[in-house]
Amino acid sequence: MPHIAHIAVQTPAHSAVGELLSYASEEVLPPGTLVRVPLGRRELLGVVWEPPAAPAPLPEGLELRSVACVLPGLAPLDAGWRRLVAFAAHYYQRSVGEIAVTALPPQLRDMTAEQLARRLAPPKPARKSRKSKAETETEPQACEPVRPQQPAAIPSIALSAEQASVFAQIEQSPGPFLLYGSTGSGKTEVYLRAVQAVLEANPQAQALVMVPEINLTPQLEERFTARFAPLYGAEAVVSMHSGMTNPQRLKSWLAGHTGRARIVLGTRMAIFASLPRLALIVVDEEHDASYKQQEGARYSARDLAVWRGRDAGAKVILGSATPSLESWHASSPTAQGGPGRYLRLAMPGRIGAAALPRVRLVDMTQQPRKAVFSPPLLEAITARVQRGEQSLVLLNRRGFAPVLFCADCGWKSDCPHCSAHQVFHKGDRTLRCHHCGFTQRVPFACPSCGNPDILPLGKGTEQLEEELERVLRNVQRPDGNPARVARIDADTTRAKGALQEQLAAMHAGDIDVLVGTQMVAKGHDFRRITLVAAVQPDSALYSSDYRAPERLFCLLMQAAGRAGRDAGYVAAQGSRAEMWIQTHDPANPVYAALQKHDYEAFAARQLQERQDAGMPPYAFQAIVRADARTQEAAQAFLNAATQAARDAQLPWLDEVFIYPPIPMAVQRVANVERAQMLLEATSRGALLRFLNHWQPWLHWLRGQGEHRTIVRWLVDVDPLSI
Ligand SMILES: Nc1ncnc2c1ncn2[C@@H]1O[C@H](COP(=O)(O)OP(=O)(O)OP(=O)(O)O)[C@@H](O)[C@H]1O
Ligand SMILES: [Zn+2]
Repeated sequence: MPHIAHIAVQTPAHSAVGELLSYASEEVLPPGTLVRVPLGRRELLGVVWEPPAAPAPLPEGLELRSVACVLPGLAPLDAGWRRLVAFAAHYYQRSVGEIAVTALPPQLRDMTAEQLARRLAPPKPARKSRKSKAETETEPQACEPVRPQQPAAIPSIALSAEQASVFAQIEQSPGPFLLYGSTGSGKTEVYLRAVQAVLEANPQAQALVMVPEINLTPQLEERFTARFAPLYGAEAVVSMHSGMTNPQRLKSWLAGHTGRARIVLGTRMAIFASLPRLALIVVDEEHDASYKQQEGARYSARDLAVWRGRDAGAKVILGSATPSLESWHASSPTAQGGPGRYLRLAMPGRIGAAALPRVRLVDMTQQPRKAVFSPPLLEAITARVQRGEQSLVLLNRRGFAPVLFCADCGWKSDCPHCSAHQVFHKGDRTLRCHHCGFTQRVPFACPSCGNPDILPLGKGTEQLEEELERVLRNVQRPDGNPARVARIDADTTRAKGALQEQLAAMHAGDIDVLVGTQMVAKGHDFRRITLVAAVQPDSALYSSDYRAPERLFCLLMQAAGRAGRDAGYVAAQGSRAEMWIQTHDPANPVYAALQKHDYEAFAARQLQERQDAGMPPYAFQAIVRADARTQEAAQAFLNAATQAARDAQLPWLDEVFIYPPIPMAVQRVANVERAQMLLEATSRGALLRFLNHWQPWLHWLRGQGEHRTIVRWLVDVDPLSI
């Protein structure tokens, strides 16, 4: 008599087969076991799950298919990991199988049992063969006993008074903590100490340290490896991010799962790492939007970190110089004067008493028209090049110009597939749509009227780089060499290793002026930058998104934080750190707060506005989006979904306000029309319960009549942009 196993597998998205599937198995399979199971004609990776509370009775005469095999050599995923996956599925309105399987390394999905067994086998005594590098890399020494390492002295530095006080509080309290520390206050050193403390306290403990972007992982990896490899071995520190090859990802994942890795460093995906001995989670730059996944399961790795920490009994440290308003609110005393949910720890000073840069606003209405760089800013940059100091010029728009334009007939370089312009990239003479990727050669003349004189409109990073090269071409560095301008954005960093090379050049002082997007504005510990300039930040002030001011303020404050980090250097140069902002709206309160480096006043005012308007974090939101061939069809689906909820009198509907559907800001992408509908509630629980009741109706509706033509629909809980 075979046993029944309930397996979480990734079924085709939205196929309504959302939950667990039942299979026959010869043996009892403990939950967490990794298996391969047949589904249709395919064989898929699955995870054995707890039996559902009320298993559906098997239809008469139906025979269960059997589990194809158990993946050998792997301990089952533990209950904590399964709880995390189940919570994320429930909260973000996805299936357990989807979250579980996508959280596992891709290679595990495609490997047969034999292949995995081979990977896990102890390495054969080295006989140099023609094995590919990738193959060798994937051979984790699973069966090798862990050799105790000789403890070596930890190269560590004396903590500043602020660091020491914060560290003591982290030791004493359970948390979660919001480490609110200025740019350059030495938050990383606090993370290192906190990690060290948990690893020393328990020889098996593991720590998870997350950063928002891949480009920040190498720097962090270097610091953690330097600190901990001498103590626990080079294997003890592993990385996890999407820039790694599949074999590398499998290797890191196995190291975490088996407990060999004591420290996992990664981007948002690392929140789902299997870490049976998790004792500490650090979320650096916790305000960063990259922690929110923007496709598939739209989870927030930061929010899941807080949940996972509580569930696993692990400490959680969220760190930022500009915390998200959610975290700031959560760490504020309650209206009754009680402590907030998070314990706020402040480090207002910079290491070495370095000064925060002086913020200078340039009123662009008083500057020559069409000037990209105002004359005083150019002068300031020039003087720095001549003194051998570095400058950072920030513009959050890549390409040469956001649009090409014909002054004769009004033609614009619109993307034929999207409601967006195609961006002019001068380097390879292309027009590229940043939404769908559609790329064309730049036309020699206006495609509409034949006018040979088509003009770029607006500025992108490519143009800034060109402009700076032009105006600085006769400016010399102290060593007599000409000024060197470089650019870092998604276009210059496509090639593998390119970004690391460019960052290394910056750190080595080979670059005088760096033009970049938000990629370089945060996290980096540049030592010789004394000037940061935001040349065109205003557009964010007029966005319809209520989070736009918060995002702009954070970005500028983080960018300012790249300047003047080394007090000794600034003093020796006889220089001063400056942040320049070119604006047409110098009276805007966002800039006034920035001039005072007053995050707290800014946050207080924003929170007051949010409270008055009933916005998050004082209310809870979700978005339901529908994509279809026409805007009418997309909106019809959303209207029908609301109607279905009303007709069925779904529980909790009374506590949720459903706004009418509207087209998305970028309405059409790749010939698909997009519409969305906002849901709001004053209780997180009510919103969630309503969504859980509603979801089956959305699945059902999609199979009905005209709605079959919908391209897709999705739910975004706690959306970051609306
Ligand atoms: N106790 C200390 N003594 C001397 N130097 C320190 C100390 N702590 C940190 N530093 C140095 O100070 C610099 C800034 O530290 P770190 O990069 O951790 O700042 P941060 O708080 O993460 O800033 P940001 O938010 O801008 O990323 C680093 O070069 C670091 O090595
Ligand atoms: Zn397009």
